[in-house]
Amino acid sequence: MASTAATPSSFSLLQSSSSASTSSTRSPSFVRLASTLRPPLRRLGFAGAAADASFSLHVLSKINSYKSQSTKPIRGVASMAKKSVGDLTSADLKGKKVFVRADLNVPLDDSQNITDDTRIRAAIPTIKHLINNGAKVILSSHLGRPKGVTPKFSLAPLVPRLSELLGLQVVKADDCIGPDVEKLVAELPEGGVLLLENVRFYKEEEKNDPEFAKKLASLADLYVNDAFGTAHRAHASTEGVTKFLKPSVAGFLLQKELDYLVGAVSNPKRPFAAIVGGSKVSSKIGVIESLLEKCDILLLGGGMIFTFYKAQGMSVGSSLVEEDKLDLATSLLAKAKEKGVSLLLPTDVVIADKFAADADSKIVPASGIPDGWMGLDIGPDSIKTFSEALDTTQTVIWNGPMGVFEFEKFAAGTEAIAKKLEEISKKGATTIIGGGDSVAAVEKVGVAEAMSHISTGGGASLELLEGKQLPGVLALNEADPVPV
Ligand SMILES: Nc1ncnc2c1ncn2[C@@H]1O[C@H](COP(=O)(O)OP(=O)(O)O)[C@@H](O)[C@H]1O
Ligand SMILES: O=C(OP(=O)(O)O)[C@H](O)COP(=O)(O)O
Repeated sequence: MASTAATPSSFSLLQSSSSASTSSTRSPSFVRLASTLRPPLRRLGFAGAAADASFSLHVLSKINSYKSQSTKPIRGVASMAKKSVGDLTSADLKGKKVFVRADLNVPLDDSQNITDDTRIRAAIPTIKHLINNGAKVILSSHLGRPKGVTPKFSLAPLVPRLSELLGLQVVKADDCIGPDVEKLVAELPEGGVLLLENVRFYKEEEKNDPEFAKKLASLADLYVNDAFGTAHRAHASTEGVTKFLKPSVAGFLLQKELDYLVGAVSNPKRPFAAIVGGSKVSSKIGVIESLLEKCDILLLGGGMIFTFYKAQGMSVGSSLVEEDKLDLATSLLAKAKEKGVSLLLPTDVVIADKFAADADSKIVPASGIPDGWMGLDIGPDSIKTFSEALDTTQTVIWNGPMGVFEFEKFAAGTEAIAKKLEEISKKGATTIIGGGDSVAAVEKVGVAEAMSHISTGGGASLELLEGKQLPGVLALNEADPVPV
């Protein structure tokens, strides 16, 4: 689980452009996690293709325990430093009501059992710090994307696990504002924890309604944001409340995510390699452009490579191609050259005669994909080249699988990269997994423990890697100046 081993009193933040995203209309996270196993079918629209259900269950159980690793903060890249919960001592906290926004948006199965408690475990260090210092903790989170009050999105199923991890009985409120909640807050002892009901049961949450934010804030004396996975949302409980609660500080998880995803990437030990894969180049343009400014080596894999091949005049059969991104691919290749970044595209690929787990497959040079065949993984020569390139690196960030790793026949490239990262991590390289399907991939291979950092936020980590600012972080108070 996430460790509090080293939790500096304040942390550094280096971000460039400002672009706060708001809530989208994607399906709830727990639905999405299950559907993570079939995205190619969904995203590519291969009608009639069916993922193997037993395999899906297998991967789901593997996803169950992806972990944040112990904290190894990277410091010294300050353009803005936020106040941390670690700055608050018992003098600040004893008897105080603290509103803690966590991201407890965990996947639940049909029987409301938690299938991955990572986000709950990751929230524990901050809560423990507060209770150990005599605070009264008012814990808030969203779960999924409910439209109004929806029992299946209640936070009630989380109470037993939270209580177990904290070693105390967490009290659960049936609402997140109002007189009944105020009564429970008044009864809360020092060191007690009250879990508010799903804050998204109110539409005002995602609208960042100031009156709603004020009602939430009125419950407490000060505010801690530890919800990294939701820090890219400017919502009432992540941003609005900070206008009414002072100080508003960062929790340990938020701090650790920023230390890695901003600190390590902005000020990397070199050589610094980025591995970007996944289905489409369009979803990773911002990440690739941003990483090209920073990295020494860029390895590209996944479905996006065929757009690059086609842009270079190669035939790609029926592989995934984004016709409207051919010029962009060409300009990214030119940009890499201009920046002196060593951009490696796979030289061979595993092709399939259909998009299915039981497709016929063969290995061909990247320039030799026949009509009617599609590339679904990188080939053995590419694995060798990529592995050799990674051998020398000191920092690696990975976002997106190398192939359709959900199908065993096309998982070799992704698995080989995961194992290589395990190997170099053990030798001292910093290895960062930037959320999303890459997390499921390192879990599937069983190498999660070896990684330096595995992000708990998919969308939030992508936005950070793109160089965007996160509203939930921006809103926090700045750290006290360091005495000289
Ligand atoms: N060659 C390929 N053709 C089609 N889909 C691919 C290919 N390689 C990888 N994918 C798919 O890309 C998906 C992940 O894409 P994406 O969401 O961009 O990554 P992440 O979630 O890591 O950010 C996976 O489900 C994987 O099956
Ligand atoms: O699961 C989450 O995001 P993620 O799926 O991008 O990691 C967060 O809890 C944010 O949820 P949201 O995307 O419904 O705002």
